[in-house]
Amino acid sequence: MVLGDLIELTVAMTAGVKVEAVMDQVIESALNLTGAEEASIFILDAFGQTLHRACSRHRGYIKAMPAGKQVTLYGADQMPNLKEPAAFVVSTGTTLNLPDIDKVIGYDFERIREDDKFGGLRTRALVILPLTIQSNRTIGILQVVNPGASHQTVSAVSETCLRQLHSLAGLAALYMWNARLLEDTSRLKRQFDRHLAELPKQIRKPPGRKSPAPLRPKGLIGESPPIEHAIELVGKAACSTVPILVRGETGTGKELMASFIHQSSDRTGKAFVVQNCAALPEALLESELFGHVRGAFTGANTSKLGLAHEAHGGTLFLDEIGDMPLALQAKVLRLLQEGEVRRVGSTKTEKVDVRIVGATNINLEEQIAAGEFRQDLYYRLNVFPILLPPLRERPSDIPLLIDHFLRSAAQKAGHPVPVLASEALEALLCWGYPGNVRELKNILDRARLMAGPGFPIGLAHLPPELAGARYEAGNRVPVLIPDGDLKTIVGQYEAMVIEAKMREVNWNKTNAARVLNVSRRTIIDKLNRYNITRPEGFERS
Ligand SMILES: Nc1ncnc2c1ncn2[C@@H]1O[C@H](COP(=O)(O)OP(=O)(O)OP(=O)(O)O)[C@@H](O)[C@H]1O
Repeated sequence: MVLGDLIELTVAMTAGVKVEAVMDQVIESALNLTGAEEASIFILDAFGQTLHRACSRHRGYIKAMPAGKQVTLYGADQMPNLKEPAAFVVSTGTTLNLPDIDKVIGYDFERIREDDKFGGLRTRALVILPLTIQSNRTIGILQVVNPGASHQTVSAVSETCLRQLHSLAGLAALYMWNARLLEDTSRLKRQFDRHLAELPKQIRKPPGRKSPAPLRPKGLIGESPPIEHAIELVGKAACSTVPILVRGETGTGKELMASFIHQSSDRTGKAFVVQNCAALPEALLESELFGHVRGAFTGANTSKLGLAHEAHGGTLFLDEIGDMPLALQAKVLRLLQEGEVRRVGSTKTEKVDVRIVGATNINLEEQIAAGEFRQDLYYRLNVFPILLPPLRERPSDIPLLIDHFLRSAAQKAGHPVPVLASEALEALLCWGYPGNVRELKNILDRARLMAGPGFPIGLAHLPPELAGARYEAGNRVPVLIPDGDLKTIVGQYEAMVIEAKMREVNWNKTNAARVLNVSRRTIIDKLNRYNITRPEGFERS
């Protein structure tokens, strides 16, 4: 690693606590080091089941991957999927350094080829390193595609370069883990502060001290760099009349962001009108948006104003604008350019003053290529795009969102705010969230119900795909065989089995003894010997 990179990396890792900044810098350094075409970091979920891509750079640009792109480590037969190269690296803890994947037999490169289609490159050489902490624990992988491409000499990386990549991966794992621990600590502090605030008045902080100002308007939670950036962009554009296009996967908060744009603008006292463009058939959508005159169609007994009229002076939010029928797109373009609408069945145009905010979760550029979205409308709308990245690419927001959702739901229901066990938090932090913030909210709503009002939320209250593999099928054979003598290895395995069973039986020692067919005394001895303790949030039994 060149010194400059090392310094940059250390600065990012120590100054910027945010895990996104660390991942970004690691990828930058990996690209500089190898001259590769693409580098990515994949994070392993808490139970070692799937890897999801958390950060990717393609020829120096940030690469957005489609939702749900993840690598499953186990096949349908529950055996490690050793043919998938990333799964192989995680399962064995070894590094792959393949000079030409077309000539390699024994691996299945289907996922890599799929990614190629999306990224417009062809993978030849591939290097995958495990991101390992505490000597044995793999938390993800660093994947480098086509090293040497920037010097037109794609090949495997040299021994020296591989050693440097190893150092980089080691540092990356350590700092990513530290960033996560720091976030966990901040969450615990917030949890503690909240409990403190709920104590009787006389032992609260002395009067006269100012309470901190709310960080975000109207429930928009997030302090990760991409969210800060989006909020900064809103600040710049809110008070102008330029249309804004909010882009992001489903559930990333586009509607919330649109409402924030409206609140931050000088139109905030006027209407914020929302229409989902995918929700209605063309004719109905046209009359909804632009209104109609009496007799325009069967059943139009009176004339009616459209949402564009209703939003006069305010903001019209066109959700899922990428799904709007082509013919209507021309009318939206006229509204954007001339501020004019024409009701269905009328020959007269009317002037309205609306600020348009559009949102889409589909690739408009592809829609244009397919002839399904007007290029002129795209150019007009895309003057000021705001991108909301998927939640898996801004993991530092997860603890804040968890706190927010748990607190607001508890307040609404008049229950105490539930405590979240560290293990449950870890599982939540490592999940890939194809449904983004909406999915996180739903998971927490379900967990609250499962745990009962105000009761601690543990791993058992999360959906099976996050925690259940461990619950449903018991623990797996350790995927990584640690170094050491047989007694030590078997001891480690025994500790893992005991811990897994204790979780399954909700830390009830008598039940664990029954399931494992040993005495309760044996369970107690082993718990002590292996120093296994009940995580925070579980009732003692
Ligand atoms: N940053 C955030 N802070 C708090 N809540 C959020 C945030 N982002 C999203 N949510 C919540 O997640 C849910 C989905 O958000 P929203 O409807 O704004 O997403 P969207 O991107 O418009 O989704 P879709 O594309 O499916 O319409 C809502 O309940 C919203 O309140």
